[in-house]
Amino acid sequence: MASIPSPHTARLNSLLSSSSVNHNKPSNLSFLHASSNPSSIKLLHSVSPSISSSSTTVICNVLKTVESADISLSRDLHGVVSTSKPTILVSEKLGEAGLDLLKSFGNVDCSYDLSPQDLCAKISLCDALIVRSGTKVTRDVFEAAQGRLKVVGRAGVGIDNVDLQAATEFGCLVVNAPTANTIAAAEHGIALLTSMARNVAQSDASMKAGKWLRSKYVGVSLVGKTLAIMGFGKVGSEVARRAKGLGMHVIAHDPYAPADRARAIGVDLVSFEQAISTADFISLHMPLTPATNKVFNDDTFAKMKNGVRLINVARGGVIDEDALVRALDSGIVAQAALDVFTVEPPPKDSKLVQHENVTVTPHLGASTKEAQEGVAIEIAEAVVGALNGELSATAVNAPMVPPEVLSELAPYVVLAEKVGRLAVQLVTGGSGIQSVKVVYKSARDPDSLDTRLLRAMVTKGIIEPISDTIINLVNADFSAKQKGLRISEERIIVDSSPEYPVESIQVQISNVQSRFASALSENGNISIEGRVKYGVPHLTRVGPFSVDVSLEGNLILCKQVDQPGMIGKVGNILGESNVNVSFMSVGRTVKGKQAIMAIGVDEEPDKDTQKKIGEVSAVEEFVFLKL
Ligand SMILES: NC(=O)C1=CN([C@@H]2O[C@H](COP(=O)(O)OP(=O)(O)OC[C@H]3O[C@@H](n4cnc5c(N)ncnc54)[C@H](O)[C@@H]3O)[C@@H](O)[C@H]2O)C=CC1
Ligand SMILES: O=C(O)C(=O)COP(=O)(O)O
Repeated sequence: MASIPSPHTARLNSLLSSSSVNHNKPSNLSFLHASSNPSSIKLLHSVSPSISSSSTTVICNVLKTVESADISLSRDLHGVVSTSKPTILVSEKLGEAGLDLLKSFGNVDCSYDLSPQDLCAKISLCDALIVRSGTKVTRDVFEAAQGRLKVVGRAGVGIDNVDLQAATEFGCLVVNAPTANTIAAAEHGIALLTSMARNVAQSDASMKAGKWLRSKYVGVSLVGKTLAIMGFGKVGSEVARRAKGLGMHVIAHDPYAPADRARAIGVDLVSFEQAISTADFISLHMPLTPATNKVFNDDTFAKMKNGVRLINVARGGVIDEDALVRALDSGIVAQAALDVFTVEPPPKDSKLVQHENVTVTPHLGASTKEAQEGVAIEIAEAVVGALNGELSATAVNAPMVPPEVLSELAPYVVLAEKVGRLAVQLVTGGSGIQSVKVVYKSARDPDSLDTRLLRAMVTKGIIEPISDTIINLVNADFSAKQKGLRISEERIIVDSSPEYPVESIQVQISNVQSRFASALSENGNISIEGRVKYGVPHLTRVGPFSVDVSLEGNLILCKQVDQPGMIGKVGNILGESNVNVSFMSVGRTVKGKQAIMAIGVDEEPDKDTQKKIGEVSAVEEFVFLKL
């Protein structure tokens, strides 16, 4: 087997084999730059040896013309080839470096402070939307997008302002920028902790009001005090490190945090009850989810030490704000320092904001120059990557696949989709499929092969021909469930080279009738198997018959009595109808008995031609399949 192609060559390959063109979909300039030079021509040959040099030159000339006309081609997340620049709506302020990157790729519309109605009105003209915490991306927005919106980029961490379920149902990828503002948020947490302990905000305000109140603003010391970090993730860990430097005793509660990370920082992981009942200071760093919504409420405040101090740079919604006002009034909570609120901005007369023991900032955790530049670049790269059809390492509602794994799996991803697409076309009527099994043969240890991506692509291949929705990695599982389709997986460990992730992918569809009976294996399931050879997906088995044809163009499968001259007979009929044959392969179980002939054709033969093939005396059945 030849070496596995790079993501560029794989994309090129899939672009060349794609037949769909959409004029309103995103572009891929970098792809064009990579593909219209001599080394790419070589690359093209190495991936698709069947492409002649003249075709390659033509392709590259077309690409150059397209490039000079500032039109571009790409295959997006939906697998659609595009010819125009994508439109990216940026609905909140984003760092310049990120905007520059976006502008070099697409048309960027910076429209800040849109009302929900205006956002819905604009969104159907946009391929991507970039938001911060101030834009609510609701189901209405996805509905209004009418299928055009492919990616929502959250320029920050928290994605509680995006309706993820709706995004998934509409096949829209959501990506975030999870790392660039970690330090900023942690530093803001520490700023709130220290300024609260020393009444910095209150005493500043009183001095500006002409007062000099030294005894009123006596603070509390931090050294030796216990700080409970609730949510020991990226921000929580950085707050812990800094608090250790201030001489605090740090404990943390996080049901999912690894103990070794805590140990390395010198932090004790404890239960929720233990954390809140022993801490002098409690700092919140968990995401807002249904499980954390109002987790700090009357009951939990009652369990805290009298005079506890609370810091929140996570999300306002994790606190029941009315209960916090009560806890502040009763003295259970001595002070609170809050950067985030259930409703932002909070009402002007909010009792919480106005409380004299509360210090507030207007959601400034991520607002440093450094963090905003970092976040902007992080999200711009993720959105551009997604519009280019790449899988994102920061996907929130799709499998996250590290780039090196993706590059290795690229040709198998194409294979998975094609095998699924072929198998479903063999089902009589197409619908009514309930149970599909995907069998991977691999020499790899099961733990070192992540098949989520392959399963999603098989699902895409199966569902798309029998549905009117575009299926992608985001909505594949959801759409399968909606159609009552159960997709199971089986791994067979084979004794071959573990250098390649997968030896073969087989799709079995059970309890259905086939319009090509020869595709049924002994157990009565439709069974189609493929392999990657020289970087190109090949069909290698149909039911019990071995074949060997590359999965490009369209395919005719013929079952015939194994006898000489069959290739010539069928080939002649196709030739007379001007149907170009790209390859042929015959597979049989026993010599002289039935055989299967697989014929690759560029065009779909018309009805008359198909009838003539059916009338060849030795042909028992045949089927035309679109790849
Ligand atoms: N104020 C601001 O401007 C900023 C706010 N944030 C907020 O901070 C949160 C944390 O950010 P990161 O640390 O980057 O995220 P992260 O994902 O690295 O950490 C979150 C941690 O919370 C833990 N967690 C989940 N459920 C929990 C529960 N019920 N109890 C305790 N822990 C739980 C998770 O296991 C994870 O370790 C974000 O979700 C976001 O809402 C983040 C950045 C800036
Ligand atoms: O990253 C986060 O979760 C934040 O809360 C930062 O929000 P922002 O982007 O500043 O609106």
